Amino acid sequence: MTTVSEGLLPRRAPGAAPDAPAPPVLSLRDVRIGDRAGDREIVRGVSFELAPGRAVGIVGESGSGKTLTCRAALGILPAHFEVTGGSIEIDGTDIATLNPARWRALRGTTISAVFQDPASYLNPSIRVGAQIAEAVRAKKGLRRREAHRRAVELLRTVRLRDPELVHGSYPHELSGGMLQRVLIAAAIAAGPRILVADEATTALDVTVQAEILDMLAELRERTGLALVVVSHDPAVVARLCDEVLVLREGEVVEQGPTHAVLHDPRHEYTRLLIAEHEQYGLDRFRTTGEDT
Ligand SMILES: Nc1ncnc2c1ncn2[C@@H]1O[C@H](COP(=O)(O)OP(=O)(O)OP(=O)(O)O)[C@@H](O)[C@H]1O
Repeated sequence: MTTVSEGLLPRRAPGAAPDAPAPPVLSLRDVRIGDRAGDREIVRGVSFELAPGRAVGIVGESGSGKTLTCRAALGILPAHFEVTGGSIEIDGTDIATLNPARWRALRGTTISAVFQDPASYLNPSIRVGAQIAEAVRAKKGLRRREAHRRAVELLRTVRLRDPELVHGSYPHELSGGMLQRVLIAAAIAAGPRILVADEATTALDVTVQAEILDMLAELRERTGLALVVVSHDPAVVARLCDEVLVLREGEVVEQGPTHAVLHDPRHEYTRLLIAEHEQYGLDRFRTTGEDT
C-alpha cells in the first residue's frame, strides 16, 4: 500500500550524492508567449527554477501574464497562443519534445494544477468522492474498493473534517472552501511533484484562505511537493513562497527571495502592488516569512 505522503516523496536522481542539491523539477528559461491572432508578445522572458519542496510565487495585476505562464508549463495554452521563445523543462525533459500521449502520462503524476472556481471543475451530478476515486483509478489503476479508500485518505490529507461524509456529498452540498480542498485532493491524487495553484484561494474568505494556504505549506514540507503559486495578492505568496516574481505586462520587473522583495521592494510597481494590498493585512502574512 502506498500512502499519499509516500506517493509524493521527492525522488533523488540515481547516483546522486545524498547531500547533493535536488535538481529542479521545473525550470523556465526566458519563456516568451505570443498571441498569433493579435500578432503580439504577451509574456516576455520569464525564468525560474523550482526544486522539490520549494515554492515560487508569481504576482502581478490582472492581465500581466501569470496564468498564461502557468498554462505554458502545463502544456494547455489556449488556442492561438504559443511559446515563441525560451524553454520549459519538467523533471529534466524539454516539454517541446512531448507528444500528447507523454503529456497525458505526465499530467497528474508529475505536474498538476488547481485554479479558481472549483465548482466549474467538478461534475454537479456525481458525488465528489467518486470523482476523486475516478482520478485515482485512471492514473493509478486501482480497483474500485482501493480507489474509494484512497479518495477518503486524500480528503483527510487536505484536512476535511469527516472525509467519509464529504466523500458521499454532491458538489452543491459543500462550501467554496470545501470544494477547493476537494479539488486539491484530486490534483494530488496521483502524487505529482509539482502543483500549480493559480488564484486557488482568491474567491475564499480570509480565514478559509489562510487555512488552505497552511495546508499547502504543510503538504509541501511533509511530502516535498513543489509549488507554483499565482496570485494578484502578494500576501498569499508571502505566506507560502521562497521566491517571488513580479510580472507587469508580461515582463518580470523584480524577482528574488520573497522576504527581500516584499520587505524591500526595488521597483515602483512592486511597491504599488504591496501598498494596494497592505490594507487587507499583508503585514500579517509578511511576518510569517520572518519567522521561518
Ligand atoms: N483565452 C484567451 N483568449 C484571449 N486572450 C487571452 C486569453 N487568455 C489570456 N488572454 C490575454 O493574455 C493576457 C495575459 O492573460 P493572463 O490570463 O495570463 O493574465 P493574468 O495575469 O493571469 O491575469 P488574471 O489575474 O486576470 O487571470 C491578457 O491580456 C489576456 O487578456
